[in-house]
Amino acid sequence: MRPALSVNNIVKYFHEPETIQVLKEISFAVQPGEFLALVGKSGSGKSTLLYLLSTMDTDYEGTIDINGTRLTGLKQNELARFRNEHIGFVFQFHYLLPEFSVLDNVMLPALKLGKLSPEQIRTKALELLYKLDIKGHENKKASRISGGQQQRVAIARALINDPAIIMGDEPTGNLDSKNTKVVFDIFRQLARESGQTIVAVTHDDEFAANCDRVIEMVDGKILAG
Ligand SMILES: Nc1ncnc2c1ncn2[C@@H]1O[C@H](COP(=O)(O)OP(=O)(O)OP(=O)(O)O)[C@@H](O)[C@H]1O
Repeated sequence: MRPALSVNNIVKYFHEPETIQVLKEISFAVQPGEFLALVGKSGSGKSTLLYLLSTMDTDYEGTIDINGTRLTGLKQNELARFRNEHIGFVFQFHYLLPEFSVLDNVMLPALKLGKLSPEQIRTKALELLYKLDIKGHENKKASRISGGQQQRVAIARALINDPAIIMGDEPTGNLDSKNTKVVFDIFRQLARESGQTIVAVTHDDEFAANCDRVIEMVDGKILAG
């Protein structure tokens, strides 16, 4: 089976305030439908790696492929389009547009992609919101719902373009244990039932222990996984 994500010999330096090698020959592959946790102490390089995987930072050595597309070397506009079409992002802070409605927040990435009509996008966004148990809140401003609901709206937004891969940077870092379980279960179901691949940086041991696989980073290297 073609990997959902393939990372080969990734090396990354930061040069300010001094030169440090943050990622040291990182290689691994993630299969479609796999739910992977990326763990490690603060400063071990998890966020830096996720930033590269999500195509936001292109200053590295090595190669990154998602679903058979070599992302390394693509131009910024090609990367932006690839991101919007194939990668869903869920962060610790939801980054919803607070003055926009819940529904508009979810619809925006699909309107930008322009593959479906606004009416089709609206229907799809509502279906996702209902599935994520946000029924009845779709016309409220995003700032006027609870933190757990906001995170579920952010997940709906991440899913609107049916991404093959979902990347989370501490997606439950700002949630209580009840909402953490809700979000974990959503990811679990997406991986199992829709074959979507999940890569999540987490500091939550229980979250990681329940994933399919854990990759541990130590000082810019992969220790296990
Ligand atoms: N923009 C930057 N410029 C210079 N150094 C950076 C930059 N971003 C991160 N670093 C350094 O790279 C190393 C790895 O940082 P990174 O944020 O990837 O770690 P992390 O494992 O995600 O940590 P945390 O769990 O605290 O989020 C650290 O030593 C950090 O200080």
